[in-house]
Amino acid sequence: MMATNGEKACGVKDESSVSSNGAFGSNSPSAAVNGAAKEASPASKLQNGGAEAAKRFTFTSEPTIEDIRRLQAEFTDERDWNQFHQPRNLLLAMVGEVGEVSELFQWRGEVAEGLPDWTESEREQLGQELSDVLIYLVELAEKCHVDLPQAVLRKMALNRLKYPASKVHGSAKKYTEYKD
Ligand SMILES: Nc1ccn([C@H]2C[C@H](O)[C@@H](COP(=O)(O)OP(=O)(O)OP(=O)(O)O)O2)c(=O)n1
Repeated sequence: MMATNGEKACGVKDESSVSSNGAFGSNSPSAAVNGAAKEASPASKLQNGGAEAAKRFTFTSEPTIEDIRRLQAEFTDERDWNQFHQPRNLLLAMVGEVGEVSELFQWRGEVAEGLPDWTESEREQLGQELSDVLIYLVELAEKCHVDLPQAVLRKMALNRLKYPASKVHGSAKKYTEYKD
């Protein structure tokens, strides 16, 4: 199944939410807000980016990041490749794969959300290259002993503090550009 084909793999469904303290849960009140199953209040529209969130593309829930870490660890162990998978090598491999993602976009000009003008083969290729990036990212985090799921929650909480929605809504300015 195509990784980028949201219609088959991933229907529209409620999005899980992460609160500002980093808590995560799909059954919290804000999950329903983000999933936009009901009409959103003005405040929640501010949170979820507006009405477009109602038909936002979503992922399937598995594999988790830990699943990906474990599967890649098995792949690496089975090949006796840990001897090559030191942090620096994994970083370079990941950056190489980011370059391969970039190649798919280069010279196309602006690309619309959902890649409407891309062929199925190009979408499949993109799914593969993005997966390569993710696989190396997850293994890099593992080999650096960074608990990536928790680190990403903490970072998103920091982002929320740095960019309060009420202050930056509709603006792409860097936080350093705000005066107060
Ligand atoms: N030493 C290696 C080599 C490969 N892989 C895994 C992780 C990546 O998901 C994928 C990368 O494989 P390639 O280096 O063959 O790169 P591509 O799949 O991108 O092939 P190509 O460079 O031909 O596009 O395989 C790995 O874990 N460790």
